[in-house]
Amino acid sequence: MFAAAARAALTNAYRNGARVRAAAPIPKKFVFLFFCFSIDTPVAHRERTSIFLRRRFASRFSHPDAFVVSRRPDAFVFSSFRLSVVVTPPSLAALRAADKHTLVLVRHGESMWNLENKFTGWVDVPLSPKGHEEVIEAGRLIKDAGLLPDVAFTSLQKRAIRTLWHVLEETDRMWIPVTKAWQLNERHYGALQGLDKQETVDRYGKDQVLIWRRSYDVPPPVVDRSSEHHPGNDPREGKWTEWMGGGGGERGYGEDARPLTCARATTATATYAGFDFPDEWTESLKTTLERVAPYFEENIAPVLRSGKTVIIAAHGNSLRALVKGLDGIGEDVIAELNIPTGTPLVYELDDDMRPIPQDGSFAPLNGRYLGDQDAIRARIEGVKNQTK
Ligand SMILES: O=C(O)[C@H](O)COP(=O)(O)O
Repeated sequence: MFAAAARAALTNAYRNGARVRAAAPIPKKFVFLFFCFSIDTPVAHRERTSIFLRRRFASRFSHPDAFVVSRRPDAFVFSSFRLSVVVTPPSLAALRAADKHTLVLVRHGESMWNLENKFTGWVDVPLSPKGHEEVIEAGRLIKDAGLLPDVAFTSLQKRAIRTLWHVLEETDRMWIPVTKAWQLNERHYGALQGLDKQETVDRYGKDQVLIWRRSYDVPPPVVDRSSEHHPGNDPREGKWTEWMGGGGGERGYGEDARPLTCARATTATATYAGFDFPDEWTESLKTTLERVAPYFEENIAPVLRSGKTVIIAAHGNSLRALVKGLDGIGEDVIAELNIPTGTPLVYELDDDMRPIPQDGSFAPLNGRYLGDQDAIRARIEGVKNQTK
């Protein structure tokens, strides 16, 4: 099996134009192993693989350091006591791209509260008529790009769920598995939820509102349990907990997808999605990332690594959190990043879930938006200007 994997890796590499130079003639099967080791193996596993190779082939190389690997910017170098091999693919990026995983992100279309310019957060508002149109178009763009999602994830919020439904309808993929998870919800906007964005600027000042909207770690004011906006006061979630016996399962969160900020509930009352939230609740982008990133890593990354094309229909800030992690965007830079409604954002990821840079992406993102690029820029400006 190992040899087969190595052979596949080498074939792949050759298909992408890799060249191999050896200081001494080497049996082909060792080349297979070199490739398997270097290219198909995520960085975290290389050391383990190296030990395995040393043990397995130590007798042939009769040297403890039979496989010393170093990586130059343009090549992989493998050495043993007898030989040295330099592998120089014309483009390492092309080689990485050979094993890429496709992730399609789409922020929900314009919602009724986007239209009315209100802070929304976890308030479950529907799409506006324009929002429906936007995401039908998003579905067409995804289809025209030849992207066929195999597995879908979305939040517990109808604007994202409806977005996903439209996209799956347009791509004729309504049958694929869909997981709904609160960890993909919009960032909870605390006591700002329901307030008019412009009136909030008039009352608190543009700078303060910008800090609440776009700073990395300053959360908006909290809500407590007396507020209708506290997650524990969302009645349908208590019912879910009763039906599911307090557990997760199909309805939307994996057994291991534990949030960092709240505990799984033991009773069916005053919970949201089966989780008991603290008495005071609000979220910054940082704390949003602290639930989005582990959810992605534990539940979505394995699906991508298995070769499936994944679509995530989510929200402005849960997606900002996700791309901050994927693209390694700094805290200051993320403050400038706005994600437009109803616009597919396509990532190609390597096995380590690092984005493979694509032509036409808008820095600091490595994913590329589908659609009319000028219209997308205008939409991004529109999000930014909600609090002028
Ligand atoms: O929750 C909201 O109000 C929006 O979906 C995102 O709002 P923002 O662009 O003001 O963060």
